[in-house]
Amino acid sequence: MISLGILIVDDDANIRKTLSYCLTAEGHDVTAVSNPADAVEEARRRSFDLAFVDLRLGEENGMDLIPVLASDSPWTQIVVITAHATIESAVDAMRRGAADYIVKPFTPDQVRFITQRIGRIRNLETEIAVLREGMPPPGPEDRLHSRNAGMQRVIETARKAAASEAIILLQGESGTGKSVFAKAIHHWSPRTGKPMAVVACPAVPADLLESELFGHAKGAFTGAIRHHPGRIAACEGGTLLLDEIGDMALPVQAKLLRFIQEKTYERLGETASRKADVRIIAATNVDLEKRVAEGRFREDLFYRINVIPLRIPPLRERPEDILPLAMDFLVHLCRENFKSILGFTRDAEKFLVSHDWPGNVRELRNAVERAVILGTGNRIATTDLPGGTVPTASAPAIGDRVPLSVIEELHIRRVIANTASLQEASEVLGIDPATLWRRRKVYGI
Ligand SMILES: Nc1ncnc2c1ncn2[C@@H]1O[C@H](COP(=O)(O)OP(=O)(O)OP(=O)(O)O)[C@@H](O)[C@H]1O
Repeated sequence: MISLGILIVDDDANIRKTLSYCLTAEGHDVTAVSNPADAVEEARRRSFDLAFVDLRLGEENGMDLIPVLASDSPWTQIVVITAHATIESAVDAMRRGAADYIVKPFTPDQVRFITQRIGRIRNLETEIAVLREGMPPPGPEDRLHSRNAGMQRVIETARKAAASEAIILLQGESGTGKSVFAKAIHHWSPRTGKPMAVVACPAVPADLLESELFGHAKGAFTGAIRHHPGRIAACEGGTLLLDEIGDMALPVQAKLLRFIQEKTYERLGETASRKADVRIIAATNVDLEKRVAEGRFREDLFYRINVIPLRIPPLRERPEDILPLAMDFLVHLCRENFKSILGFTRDAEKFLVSHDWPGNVRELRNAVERAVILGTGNRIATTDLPGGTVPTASAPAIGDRVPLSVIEELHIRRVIANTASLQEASEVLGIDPATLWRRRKVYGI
């Protein structure tokens, strides 16, 4: 059972005391208040998984608090406490966003039952959030291992650092596995089971990054038609990966620095400070010190995030990993594509090991995937691999029996090759630069 952050809102001191006692004994982190104003204040300060709200709060009505809490932190599950077990009040509470209700007087068992049920819902929500983050389903990367001594040291340091709260700075060329490391660190850390979010700075248009991270109030800017809690609040208790942090705009860097130093921030369009308990992992494939020298990255922020730097070696520096990785991918991708391919020919193996892999593990994975989809023999041959003397005639054409992704990748590659800049390529393709960035990442371009 995971520990939940629970808010109790009840004007009866006895109920606050017994509920707090019962929930704390179960290992939950409990805050109890007696009125709606304090409840809103506490909910602003940190985010809760669950709130028990009494419907009768002296002169005030707990019912009015439900939409306020629900719009402020949409993931907070609200359970109403009522002494008047009328169906109407329960239905009304549910309509306003409550997840359940409990009737006074209640027993510790009833409280435990409801809390466990909510805990299971939060667990499922966390899993869905992780899937939505584009975290790949279990695959070869879940067994992070290496035959290379340098890489083994990096894995070992990452394991040790995972247990601490320290910020980790993952450095390495594109496709070396920085996101894979971040995910592993989250799982090795005590925060596993709590949400993990990934914000890729270049994937969010520059003017929206601040609100994406810190959230905004309704009406904070044109188009802000409802409250947005922000990714920091959404991964309360968990881990946030800031991918390509070197691309973060300077004003957002200033806000991030303050959040790292004080654990507080404000949503756009609000003055009230909020608190969040989130571990930051930063990743970059550019030289941040160079960006500092160029005035594009704050020096103070650089020192703040450079606590435990981990440099992930490119694939060409660990050639002993190429064939085991290729074989892992082959097994996994054959299963996914209902193919049965035994392995690689001798020549294909030689080709794989001698290739430079500028796109690193991502490029290797994509090469194997393509060969699995397009290959016809029972072993992958050099000619099945991109760059491995592929006869032009075998390049897929529109209308061929190939997945859409193969055509999309080829088209994006060719447009990039035929244009002077990525900006021009995105104009030709009719997609914004942030989308092009994401597609390039998927295809290892
Ligand atoms: N050690 C590994 N084992 C298996 N798969 C891996 C490993 N490292 C990377 N991969 C795979 O390679 C691809 C790229 O990995 P990842 O996205 O983590 O790289 P990255 O360094 O974060 O790239 P970028 O700098 O472009 O964000 C993914 O498909 C991932 O699953």
